[in-house]
Amino acid sequence: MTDIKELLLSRIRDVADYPEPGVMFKDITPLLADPAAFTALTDALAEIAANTGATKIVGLEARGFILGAPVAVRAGLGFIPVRKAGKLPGATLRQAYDLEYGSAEIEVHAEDLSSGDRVLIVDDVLATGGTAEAAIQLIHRAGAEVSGLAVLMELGFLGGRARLEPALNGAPLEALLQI
Ligand SMILES: O=P(O)(O)OC[C@H]1O[C@H](OP(=O)(O)OP(=O)(O)O)[C@H](O)[C@@H]1O
Ligand SMILES: Nc1ncnc2[nH]cnc12
Repeated sequence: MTDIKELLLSRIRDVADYPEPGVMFKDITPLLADPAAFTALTDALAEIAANTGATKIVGLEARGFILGAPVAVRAGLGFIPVRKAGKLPGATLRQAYDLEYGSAEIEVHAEDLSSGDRVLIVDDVLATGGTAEAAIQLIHRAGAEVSGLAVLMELGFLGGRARLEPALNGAPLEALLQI
């Protein structure tokens, strides 16, 4: 494992049975509190944005905001928030989905994305892939293209990568860490 991957992995805390029994929660707050690790993560994700030819960064509420916003600044791209339903004031597109521990709906401002945009989706964790799949659907419904999906870590045993294959349609799924 590279030095950067070891650094990132060492700053992720496992919390058993959160938010419900049977879930091993991957807590990134120690990583966020370490400027060297947070900077290394931001740089690695911004490099993926450049490599995939992204023109915009979409971050998924809430942890995808924390990671995606500095990536957008570093990459010199606009940041578009995909929020849990009911939080955006303008006209939105809305998509329902299931995740590892429950179900929810997400929204994006319809005017924030259009044809010609190539969007890199940024999040902390890929688990079942439900959240990312819904985000991809929103981006497509807005007429934009997905340049890729970049996550800090992929929980491989939950099968998110296979689930996302059809929706990504050849766009790369980059996970800095495989768990
Ligand atoms: O692949 P999935 O099974 O969909 O799970 C992954 C999603 O779950 C977490 O978000 P959560 O909805 O817990 O929101 P939060 O960032 O506000 O805590 C995580 O940040 C991902 O967005
Ligand atoms: N096990 C997990 N840890 C942190 N975030 C998650 N999102 C979905 N599953 C998760």
